[in-house]
Amino acid sequence: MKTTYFLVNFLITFLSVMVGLSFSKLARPTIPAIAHYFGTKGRYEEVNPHLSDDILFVNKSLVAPPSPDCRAIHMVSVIRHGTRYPTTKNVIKIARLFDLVVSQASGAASWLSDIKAWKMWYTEDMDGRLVEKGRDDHRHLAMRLAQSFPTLISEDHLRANRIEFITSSKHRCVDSVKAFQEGLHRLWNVQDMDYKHYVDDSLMRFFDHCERFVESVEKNKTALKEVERFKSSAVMDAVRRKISSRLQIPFNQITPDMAEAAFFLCSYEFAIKSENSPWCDLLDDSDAQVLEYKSDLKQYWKRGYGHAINRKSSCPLFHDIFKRLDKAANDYRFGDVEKTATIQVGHGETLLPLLSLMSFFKDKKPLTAENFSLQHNRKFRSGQIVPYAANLVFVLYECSDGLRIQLFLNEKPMTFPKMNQAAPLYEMVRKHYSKLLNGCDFNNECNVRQANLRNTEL
Ligand SMILES: O=P(O)(O)O[C@H]1[C@H](OP(=O)(O)O)[C@@H](OP(=O)(O)O)[C@H](O)[C@@H](O)[C@H]1OP(=O)(O)O
Repeated sequence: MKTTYFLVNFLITFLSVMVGLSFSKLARPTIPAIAHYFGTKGRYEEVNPHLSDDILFVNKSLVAPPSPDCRAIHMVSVIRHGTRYPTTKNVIKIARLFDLVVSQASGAASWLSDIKAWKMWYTEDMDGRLVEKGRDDHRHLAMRLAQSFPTLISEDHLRANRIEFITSSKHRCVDSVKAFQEGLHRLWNVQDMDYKHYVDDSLMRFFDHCERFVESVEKNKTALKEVERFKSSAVMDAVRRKISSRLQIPFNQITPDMAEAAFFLCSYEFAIKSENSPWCDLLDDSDAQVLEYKSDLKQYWKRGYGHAINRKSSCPLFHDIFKRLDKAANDYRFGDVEKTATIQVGHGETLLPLLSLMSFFKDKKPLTAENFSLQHNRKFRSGQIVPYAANLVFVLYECSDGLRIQLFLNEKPMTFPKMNQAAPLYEMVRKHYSKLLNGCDFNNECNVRQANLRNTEL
Protein backbone atom coordinates (compact mmCIF):
# COMPACT_ATOMS: atom_id res chain seq x y z
CA MET A 1 0.00 0.00 0.00
CA LYS A 2 2.78 2.35 1.04
CA THR A 3 4.78 1.45 -2.10
CA THR A 4 1.80 2.14 -4.34
CA TYR A 5 1.27 5.49 -2.59
CA PHE A 6 4.90 6.53 -3.21
CA LEU A 7 4.78 5.26 -6.77
CA VAL A 8 1.64 7.24 -7.53
CA ASN A 9 3.12 10.33 -5.88
CA PHE A 10 6.36 9.91 -7.81
CA LEU A 11 4.46 9.53 -11.07
CA ILE A 12 2.37 12.62 -10.39
CA THR A 13 5.47 14.67 -9.56
CA PHE A 14 7.35 13.33 -12.59
CA LEU A 15 4.45 14.03 -14.94
CA SER A 16 3.87 17.55 -13.59
CA VAL A 17 7.58 18.36 -14.02
CA MET A 18 7.50 17.03 -17.59
CA VAL A 19 4.26 18.87 -18.41
CA GLY A 20 5.70 21.99 -16.75
CA LEU A 21 8.86 21.74 -18.79
CA SER A 22 7.14 21.20 -22.09
CA PHE A 23 4.62 23.90 -21.19
CA SER A 24 7.40 26.34 -20.44
CA LYS A 25 8.96 25.45 -23.83
CA LEU A 26 5.62 25.89 -25.53
CA ALA A 27 4.85 28.96 -23.50
CA ARG A 28 7.96 30.83 -24.67
CA PRO A 29 6.43 33.48 -26.89
CA THR A 30 7.48 33.42 -30.53
CA ILE A 31 7.92 37.19 -30.52
CA PRO A 32 10.59 38.59 -28.17
CA ALA A 33 9.02 40.83 -25.55
CA ILE A 34 11.39 43.63 -26.64
CA ALA A 35 10.66 43.34 -30.39
CA HIS A 36 8.96 46.74 -30.67
CA TYR A 37 12.21 48.45 -29.56
CA PHE A 38 14.31 47.15 -32.46
CA GLY A 39 14.28 50.45 -34.37
CA THR A 40 15.63 50.15 -37.92
CA LYS A 41 16.36 46.49 -37.25
CA GLY A 42 12.69 45.78 -36.61
CA ARG A 43 10.29 43.71 -38.70
CA TYR A 44 7.58 45.31 -40.78
CA GLU A 45 5.12 43.05 -38.95
CA GLU A 46 5.73 45.02 -35.74
CA VAL A 47 4.15 48.11 -37.29
CA ASN A 48 1.39 46.06 -38.92
CA PRO A 49 0.82 43.14 -36.50
CA HIS A 50 -2.20 41.78 -38.42
CA LEU A 51 0.23 40.69 -41.17
CA SER A 52 1.52 37.94 -38.88
CA ASP A 53 -1.87 36.23 -39.33
CA ASP A 54 -2.33 37.02 -43.01
CA ILE A 55 0.62 38.47 -44.86
CA LEU A 56 -1.53 39.48 -47.83
CA PHE A 57 -4.27 41.18 -45.83
CA VAL A 58 -5.26 44.63 -47.07
CA ASN A 59 -7.56 46.86 -45.09
CA LYS A 60 -9.58 48.19 -48.02
CA SER A 61 -11.17 50.93 -45.96
CA LEU A 62 -7.75 52.47 -45.24
CA VAL A 63 -6.69 52.58 -48.88
CA ALA A 64 -10.01 53.54 -50.45
CA PRO A 65 -10.09 56.78 -52.50
CA PRO A 66 -10.86 59.85 -50.36
CA SER A 67 -14.38 59.95 -51.78
CA PRO A 68 -16.37 57.86 -54.27
CA ASP A 69 -15.95 60.49 -57.00
CA CYS A 70 -12.12 60.21 -56.86
CA ARG A 71 -9.96 58.05 -59.09
CA ALA A 72 -6.26 57.34 -58.48
CA ILE A 73 -4.08 58.50 -61.36
CA HIS A 74 -0.52 58.14 -60.10
CA MET A 75 1.54 56.74 -57.25
CA VAL A 76 5.10 57.39 -56.15
CA SER A 77 6.45 55.06 -53.51
CA VAL A 78 9.76 55.23 -51.70
CA ILE A 79 10.51 51.90 -50.07
CA ARG A 80 13.29 50.68 -47.78
CA HIS A 81 14.89 47.35 -48.71
CA GLY A 82 13.66 44.23 -46.91
CA THR A 83 15.16 42.33 -43.97
CA ARG A 84 18.92 42.01 -44.25
CA TYR A 85 21.95 40.46 -42.59
CA PRO A 86 23.98 42.58 -40.19
CA THR A 87 26.64 44.76 -41.74
CA THR A 88 30.28 43.58 -41.37
CA LYS A 89 30.90 46.07 -38.57
CA ASN A 90 28.10 44.51 -36.53
CA VAL A 91 29.01 40.90 -37.38
CA ILE A 92 32.41 41.63 -35.82
CA LYS A 93 30.78 43.03 -32.66
CA ILE A 94 28.42 40.05 -32.44
CA ALA A 95 31.37 37.63 -32.77
CA ARG A 96 33.21 39.45 -29.97
CA LEU A 97 30.22 39.25 -27.67
CA PHE A 98 29.77 35.55 -28.41
CA ASP A 99 33.44 34.80 -27.64
CA LEU A 100 33.26 36.79 -24.43
CA VAL A 101 30.13 35.03 -23.20
CA VAL A 102 31.31 31.54 -24.13
CA SER A 103 34.69 32.02 -22.49
CA GLN A 104 33.70 33.95 -19.37
CA ALA A 105 30.02 33.83 -18.45
CA SER A 106 28.88 31.68 -15.58
CA GLY A 107 25.63 30.98 -13.81
CA ALA A 108 22.90 28.38 -13.68
CA ALA A 109 20.22 30.09 -15.77
CA SER A 110 18.85 27.83 -18.49
CA TRP A 111 19.03 30.66 -21.03
CA LEU A 112 22.77 30.88 -20.37
CA SER A 113 23.32 27.26 -21.33
CA ASP A 114 21.12 27.91 -24.40
CA ILE A 115 23.31 30.89 -25.29
CA LYS A 116 26.45 28.83 -24.85
CA ALA A 117 24.99 26.11 -27.08
CA TRP A 118 24.14 28.71 -29.74
CA LYS A 119 26.35 28.58 -32.84
CA MET A 120 27.81 31.74 -34.34
CA TRP A 121 26.66 31.61 -37.94
CA TYR A 122 27.00 35.24 -39.10
CA THR A 123 30.00 35.83 -41.34
CA GLU A 124 31.59 39.12 -42.36
CA ASP A 125 30.82 38.61 -46.05
CA MET A 126 27.08 38.73 -45.29
CA ASP A 127 27.60 42.49 -44.99
CA GLY A 128 24.03 43.78 -45.01
CA ARG A 129 22.82 41.55 -47.85
CA LEU A 130 19.12 40.85 -48.29
CA VAL A 131 17.91 37.61 -46.69
CA GLU A 132 15.07 35.38 -47.92
CA LYS A 133 12.67 36.99 -45.43
CA GLY A 134 13.66 40.33 -46.99
CA ARG A 135 12.72 39.03 -50.44
CA ASP A 136 9.39 37.95 -49.01
CA ASP A 137 8.92 41.39 -47.43
CA HIS A 138 9.05 42.92 -50.91
CA ARG A 139 7.14 40.17 -52.75
CA HIS A 140 4.27 40.47 -50.29
CA LEU A 141 4.37 44.26 -50.17
CA ALA A 142 4.09 44.30 -53.99
CA MET A 143 1.05 42.02 -53.86
CA ARG A 144 -0.63 44.14 -51.18
CA LEU A 145 0.06 47.42 -53.00
CA ALA A 146 -1.37 45.93 -56.20
CA GLN A 147 -4.48 44.96 -54.25
CA SER A 148 -4.68 48.36 -52.58
CA PHE A 149 -4.28 50.36 -55.80
CA PRO A 150 -5.43 48.02 -58.58
CA THR A 151 -5.91 50.82 -61.11
CA LEU A 152 -2.26 51.91 -60.72
CA ILE A 153 -0.44 48.61 -60.27
CA SER A 154 -1.97 46.15 -62.69
CA GLU A 155 -0.73 43.50 -65.10
CA ASP A 156 -1.69 45.65 -68.09
CA HIS A 157 0.30 48.61 -66.77
CA LEU A 158 3.28 46.38 -66.04
CA ARG A 159 3.18 44.96 -69.57
CA ALA A 160 2.76 48.44 -71.07
CA ASN A 161 5.84 49.65 -69.17
CA ARG A 162 3.75 52.16 -67.23
CA ILE A 163 5.28 51.18 -63.89
CA GLU A 164 8.80 52.45 -63.34
CA PHE A 165 11.26 50.72 -61.02
CA ILE A 166 14.23 52.65 -59.63
CA THR A 167 16.71 51.48 -57.02
CA SER A 168 19.87 52.35 -55.10
CA SER A 169 22.88 50.44 -56.41
CA LYS A 170 23.36 48.59 -53.10
CA HIS A 171 22.87 44.80 -53.45
CA ARG A 172 20.10 44.68 -50.79
CA CYS A 173 18.09 47.30 -52.69
CA VAL A 174 18.61 45.78 -56.15
CA ASP A 175 17.57 42.39 -54.77
CA SER A 176 14.54 43.99 -53.10
CA VAL A 177 13.29 45.64 -56.28
CA LYS A 178 13.67 42.33 -58.12
CA ALA A 179 11.70 40.59 -55.37
CA PHE A 180 9.02 43.29 -55.63
CA GLN A 181 8.70 42.56 -59.36
CA GLU A 182 8.72 38.83 -58.69
CA GLY A 183 5.79 39.36 -56.31
CA LEU A 184 3.81 41.04 -59.08
CA HIS A 185 4.74 38.35 -61.62
CA ARG A 186 3.61 35.66 -59.17
CA LEU A 187 0.39 37.51 -58.44
CA TRP A 188 -0.58 37.60 -62.12
CA ASN A 189 1.23 34.45 -63.15
CA VAL A 190 3.37 36.39 -65.61
CA GLN A 191 6.05 34.17 -67.13
CA ASP A 192 7.02 35.84 -70.36
CA MET A 193 8.44 39.15 -69.15
CA ASP A 194 11.89 40.31 -68.06
CA TYR A 195 12.41 42.45 -64.99
CA LYS A 196 13.54 46.00 -65.69
CA HIS A 197 14.83 48.53 -63.25
CA TYR A 198 17.09 51.59 -63.20
CA VAL A 199 19.83 52.25 -60.72
CA ASP A 200 19.87 55.89 -59.65
CA ASP A 201 22.07 56.70 -56.69
CA SER A 202 21.69 60.44 -57.13
CA LEU A 203 18.06 59.88 -56.09
CA MET A 204 18.21 56.89 -53.77
CA ARG A 205 21.62 57.50 -52.18
CA PHE A 206 21.61 61.30 -52.35
CA PHE A 207 23.50 61.34 -49.03
CA ASP A 208 26.65 59.99 -50.73
CA HIS A 209 26.48 62.75 -53.31
CA CYS A 210 25.96 65.63 -50.93
CA GLU A 211 29.45 66.90 -50.19
CA ARG A 212 28.37 69.05 -47.26
CA PHE A 213 26.66 66.08 -45.63
CA VAL A 214 29.66 63.80 -46.22
CA GLU A 215 32.12 66.34 -44.82
CA SER A 216 30.10 67.72 -41.93
CA VAL A 217 28.25 64.63 -40.73
CA GLU A 218 29.44 61.36 -42.25
CA LYS A 219 33.16 62.05 -41.79
CA ASN A 220 32.87 64.35 -38.81
CA LYS A 221 33.42 62.55 -35.53
CA THR A 222 31.68 65.24 -33.50
CA ALA A 223 28.47 65.13 -35.57
CA LEU A 224 27.23 62.18 -33.51
CA LYS A 225 28.54 63.41 -30.19
CA GLU A 226 25.13 62.95 -28.55
CA VAL A 227 25.34 59.25 -29.36
CA GLU A 228 28.82 59.04 -27.83
CA ARG A 229 27.71 60.94 -24.74
CA PHE A 230 24.72 58.66 -24.32
CA LYS A 231 27.00 55.63 -24.52
CA SER A 232 28.78 56.86 -21.38
CA SER A 233 25.63 58.01 -19.58
CA ALA A 234 24.30 56.69 -16.28
CA VAL A 235 21.35 54.96 -17.95
CA MET A 236 23.66 53.08 -20.29
CA ASP A 237 25.91 52.18 -17.35
CA ALA A 238 22.88 50.71 -15.58
CA VAL A 239 22.14 48.48 -18.57
CA ARG A 240 25.76 47.32 -18.68
CA ARG A 241 25.75 46.61 -14.95
CA LYS A 242 22.65 44.45 -15.26
CA ILE A 243 24.12 42.47 -18.15
CA SER A 244 27.39 42.13 -16.28
CA SER A 245 25.61 40.69 -13.25
CA ARG A 246 23.41 38.36 -15.32
CA LEU A 247 26.49 36.94 -17.04
CA GLN A 248 28.84 37.34 -14.09
CA ILE A 249 31.37 39.02 -16.34
CA PRO A 250 33.27 42.11 -15.08
CA PHE A 251 31.48 45.37 -15.81
CA ASN A 252 34.36 46.89 -17.78
CA GLN A 253 34.17 44.07 -20.31
CA ILE A 254 30.49 44.73 -21.01
CA THR A 255 31.07 47.82 -23.11
CA PRO A 256 28.17 49.75 -24.66
CA ASP A 257 29.06 48.02 -27.96
CA MET A 258 28.73 44.61 -26.29
CA ALA A 259 25.35 45.57 -24.84
CA GLU A 260 24.26 46.74 -28.28
CA ALA A 261 25.57 43.55 -29.89
CA ALA A 262 23.28 41.50 -27.61
CA PHE A 263 20.35 43.70 -28.62
CA PHE A 264 21.22 43.37 -32.31
CA LEU A 265 21.64 39.60 -32.00
CA CYS A 266 18.17 39.31 -30.52
CA SER A 267 16.77 41.49 -33.33
CA TYR A 268 18.60 39.71 -36.17
CA GLU A 269 17.74 36.21 -34.96
CA PHE A 270 14.13 37.28 -34.83
CA ALA A 271 13.93 39.25 -38.07
CA ILE A 272 15.88 36.72 -40.14
CA LYS A 273 14.89 33.39 -38.61
CA SER A 274 11.68 34.27 -36.71
CA GLU A 275 13.31 32.99 -33.54
CA ASN A 276 12.98 34.27 -30.01
CA SER A 277 16.63 33.65 -29.29
CA PRO A 278 18.07 33.07 -25.78
CA TRP A 279 20.14 36.24 -26.39
CA CYS A 280 16.90 38.16 -25.89
CA ASP A 281 16.86 36.96 -22.27
CA LEU A 282 19.93 39.04 -21.58
CA LEU A 283 17.87 42.22 -21.79
CA ASP A 284 14.75 43.37 -20.04
CA ASP A 285 12.21 45.94 -21.15
CA SER A 286 14.00 48.94 -19.65
CA ASP A 287 17.36 47.84 -21.15
CA ALA A 288 15.72 47.64 -24.55
CA GLN A 289 14.27 51.14 -24.16
CA VAL A 290 17.75 52.50 -23.53
CA LEU A 291 19.24 50.67 -26.52
CA GLU A 292 16.35 51.76 -28.72
CA TYR A 293 17.04 55.36 -27.71
CA LYS A 294 20.71 54.92 -28.53
CA SER A 295 19.76 53.80 -32.07
CA ASP A 296 17.22 56.59 -32.42
CA LEU A 297 19.90 59.11 -31.42
CA LYS A 298 22.05 57.84 -34.30
CA GLN A 299 19.15 58.14 -36.73
CA TYR A 300 18.24 61.59 -35.42
CA TRP A 301 21.75 63.04 -35.70
CA LYS A 302 22.77 61.22 -38.87
CA ARG A 303 19.51 61.16 -40.83
CA GLY A 304 16.94 63.23 -39.04
CA TYR A 305 16.52 66.68 -37.50
CA GLY A 306 19.90 66.70 -35.72
CA HIS A 307 21.69 68.59 -38.51
CA ALA A 308 19.89 70.62 -41.16
CA ILE A 309 22.01 69.13 -43.93
CA ASN A 310 20.69 65.64 -43.16
CA ARG A 311 17.25 66.57 -44.40
CA LYS A 312 18.41 69.04 -47.03
CA SER A 313 20.52 66.37 -48.68
CA SER A 314 17.22 64.77 -49.76
CA CYS A 315 16.20 67.79 -51.89
CA PRO A 316 16.81 65.91 -55.18
CA LEU A 317 14.44 63.11 -54.16
CA PHE A 318 11.85 65.56 -52.87
CA HIS A 319 11.93 67.46 -56.18
CA ASP A 320 11.83 64.27 -58.19
CA ILE A 321 8.69 63.07 -56.37
CA PHE A 322 6.85 66.31 -57.05
CA LYS A 323 8.10 66.34 -60.66
CA ARG A 324 6.50 62.95 -61.16
CA LEU A 325 3.25 64.06 -59.53
CA ASP A 326 3.24 67.27 -61.60
CA LYS A 327 3.85 65.31 -64.79
CA ALA A 328 0.97 62.94 -63.98
CA ALA A 329 -1.27 65.94 -63.24
CA ASN A 330 -0.25 67.52 -66.51
CA ASP A 331 -0.64 64.32 -68.54
CA TYR A 332 -4.07 63.90 -67.04
CA ARG A 333 -5.09 67.43 -68.07
CA PHE A 334 -4.13 66.76 -71.67
CA GLY A 335 -5.08 63.12 -72.07
CA ASP A 336 -3.77 59.89 -70.59
CA VAL A 337 -1.26 59.60 -67.75
CA GLU A 338 1.88 58.00 -69.17
CA LYS A 339 3.21 56.30 -66.01
CA THR A 340 0.82 55.03 -63.36
CA ALA A 341 3.35 54.17 -60.64
CA THR A 342 6.95 54.70 -59.63
CA ILE A 343 8.53 52.21 -57.25
CA GLN A 344 11.76 53.54 -55.72
CA VAL A 345 13.84 51.35 -53.44
CA GLY A 346 16.42 52.75 -51.05
CA HIS A 347 17.51 52.80 -47.43
CA GLY A 348 16.49 54.00 -44.00
CA GLU A 349 18.90 56.81 -44.76
CA THR A 350 16.83 57.64 -47.87
CA LEU A 351 13.50 57.78 -46.09
CA LEU A 352 14.38 59.49 -42.81
CA PRO A 353 15.93 62.64 -44.35
CA LEU A 354 12.98 62.93 -46.76
CA LEU A 355 10.43 62.57 -43.96
CA SER A 356 12.35 65.13 -41.92
CA LEU A 357 12.53 67.52 -44.86
CA MET A 358 8.75 67.26 -45.09
CA SER A 359 8.50 67.94 -41.30
CA PHE A 360 7.14 64.58 -40.18
CA PHE A 361 7.86 63.15 -36.71
CA LYS A 362 9.35 66.36 -35.42
CA ASP A 363 9.57 66.59 -31.64
CA LYS A 364 9.43 69.90 -29.82
CA LYS A 365 12.76 69.21 -28.13
CA PRO A 366 15.74 67.64 -29.87
CA LEU A 367 16.81 64.14 -28.88
CA THR A 368 19.95 64.42 -26.76
CA ALA A 369 22.07 62.28 -24.47
CA GLU A 370 20.50 63.94 -21.43
CA ASN A 371 16.82 63.86 -22.16
CA PHE A 372 16.13 60.13 -22.53
CA SER A 373 13.64 60.22 -19.66
CA LEU A 374 11.75 63.15 -21.21
CA GLN A 375 11.56 61.52 -24.63
CA HIS A 376 9.47 58.45 -23.80
CA ASN A 377 6.62 59.70 -25.95
CA ARG A 378 8.77 61.05 -28.75
CA LYS A 379 7.48 61.11 -32.30
CA PHE A 380 10.88 60.26 -33.74
CA ARG A 381 10.83 56.51 -33.12
CA SER A 382 12.67 54.81 -35.96
CA GLY A 383 11.08 51.40 -35.40
CA GLN A 384 7.65 52.89 -36.07
CA ILE A 385 8.86 54.87 -39.07
CA VAL A 386 11.47 52.85 -40.93
CA PRO A 387 11.43 49.13 -40.13
CA TYR A 388 12.56 46.81 -42.94
CA ALA A 389 10.45 47.34 -46.09
CA ALA A 390 9.10 50.66 -44.73
CA ASN A 391 7.25 52.52 -47.44
CA LEU A 392 6.09 56.04 -48.07
CA VAL A 393 3.44 56.18 -50.77
CA PHE A 394 2.07 59.32 -52.44
CA VAL A 395 -1.19 58.76 -54.33
CA LEU A 396 -2.59 61.42 -56.63
CA TYR A 397 -6.35 61.35 -57.27
CA GLU A 398 -8.55 63.19 -59.70
CA CYS A 399 -11.76 64.15 -57.93
CA SER A 400 -14.77 66.20 -58.94
CA ASP A 401 -13.32 69.23 -57.13
CA GLY A 402 -9.79 68.87 -58.52
CA LEU A 403 -6.65 66.86 -57.88
CA ARG A 404 -6.12 65.53 -54.37
CA ILE A 405 -3.21 63.78 -52.78
CA GLN A 406 -3.01 61.20 -50.05
CA LEU A 407 0.01 59.92 -48.22
CA PHE A 408 0.52 56.48 -46.69
CA LEU A 409 3.34 55.44 -44.40
CA ASN A 410 3.68 51.69 -44.03
CA GLU A 411 0.26 51.29 -45.67
CA LYS A 412 -1.49 53.58 -43.18
CA PRO A 413 -2.84 57.00 -44.13
CA MET A 414 -0.78 59.87 -42.77
CA THR A 415 -1.77 63.53 -42.76
CA PHE A 416 0.63 66.22 -43.92
CA PRO A 417 2.08 68.24 -41.03
CA LYS A 418 -0.18 71.14 -40.08
CA MET A 419 -2.84 70.07 -42.60
CA ASN A 420 -5.58 68.16 -40.89
CA GLN A 421 -7.22 66.80 -44.01
CA ALA A 422 -6.66 63.18 -45.04
CA ALA A 423 -6.46 63.98 -48.75
CA PRO A 424 -5.97 67.71 -49.33
CA LEU A 425 -6.10 69.36 -52.72
CA TYR A 426 -2.80 68.86 -54.53
CA GLU A 427 -2.39 72.59 -55.06
CA MET A 428 -2.71 73.13 -51.27
CA VAL A 429 0.08 70.67 -50.65
CA ARG A 430 2.26 72.34 -53.29
CA LYS A 431 1.56 75.63 -51.59
CA HIS A 432 2.37 74.13 -48.20
CA TYR A 433 5.78 73.05 -49.51
CA SER A 434 6.28 76.03 -51.84
CA LYS A 435 9.46 77.15 -50.08
CA LEU A 436 11.04 73.76 -50.63
CA LEU A 437 9.62 73.44 -54.12
CA ASN A 438 11.05 76.78 -55.13
CA GLY A 439 14.30 76.34 -53.25
CA CYS A 440 15.99 73.35 -51.70
CA ASP A 441 18.55 73.43 -54.44
CA PHE A 442 21.03 70.57 -54.36
CA ASN A 443 24.03 72.68 -55.43
CA ASN A 444 23.29 75.43 -52.93
CA GLU A 445 22.70 73.04 -50.07
CA CYS A 446 25.36 70.45 -50.78
CA ASN A 447 28.34 72.21 -52.30
CA VAL A 448 30.90 73.04 -49.68
CA ARG A 449 31.93 76.65 -49.99
CA GLN A 450 32.94 77.50 -46.46
CA ALA A 451 36.09 76.15 -44.92
CA ASN A 452 34.53 76.05 -41.48
CA LEU A 453 31.69 73.63 -41.67
CA ARG A 454 28.81 74.13 -39.34
CA ASN A 455 27.29 71.01 -37.88
CA THR A 456 25.34 72.38 -34.96
CA GLU A 457 22.31 73.64 -36.82
CA LEU A 458 18.97 72.28 -35.74
O1 LIG B 1 24.38 49.85 -37.75
P1 LIG B 1 24.41 49.37 -39.17
O2 LIG B 1 25.77 48.90 -39.62
O3 LIG B 1 23.35 48.36 -39.42
O4 LIG B 1 24.11 50.68 -40.03
C1 LIG B 1 23.88 50.59 -41.42
C2 LIG B 1 22.52 51.19 -41.73
O5 LIG B 1 21.53 50.55 -40.98
P2 LIG B 1 20.62 51.32 -39.93
O6 LIG B 1 21.44 52.23 -39.10
O7 LIG B 1 19.60 52.08 -40.74
O8 LIG B 1 19.98 50.23 -39.14
C3 LIG B 1 22.24 51.03 -43.21
O9 LIG B 1 20.94 51.50 -43.53
P3 LIG B 1 19.94 50.51 -44.35
O10 LIG B 1 18.63 51.23 -44.42
O11 LIG B 1 20.54 50.29 -45.71
O12 LIG B 1 19.84 49.23 -43.55
C4 LIG B 1 23.28 51.87 -43.95
O13 LIG B 1 23.07 51.81 -45.33
C5 LIG B 1 24.69 51.37 -43.65
O14 LIG B 1 25.60 52.24 -44.27
C6 LIG B 1 25.00 51.23 -42.18
O15 LIG B 1 25.31 52.49 -41.60
P4 LIG B 1 26.63 52.87 -40.80
O16 LIG B 1 27.01 54.16 -41.44
O17 LIG B 1 27.70 51.84 -40.96
O18 LIG B 1 26.22 53.02 -39.38
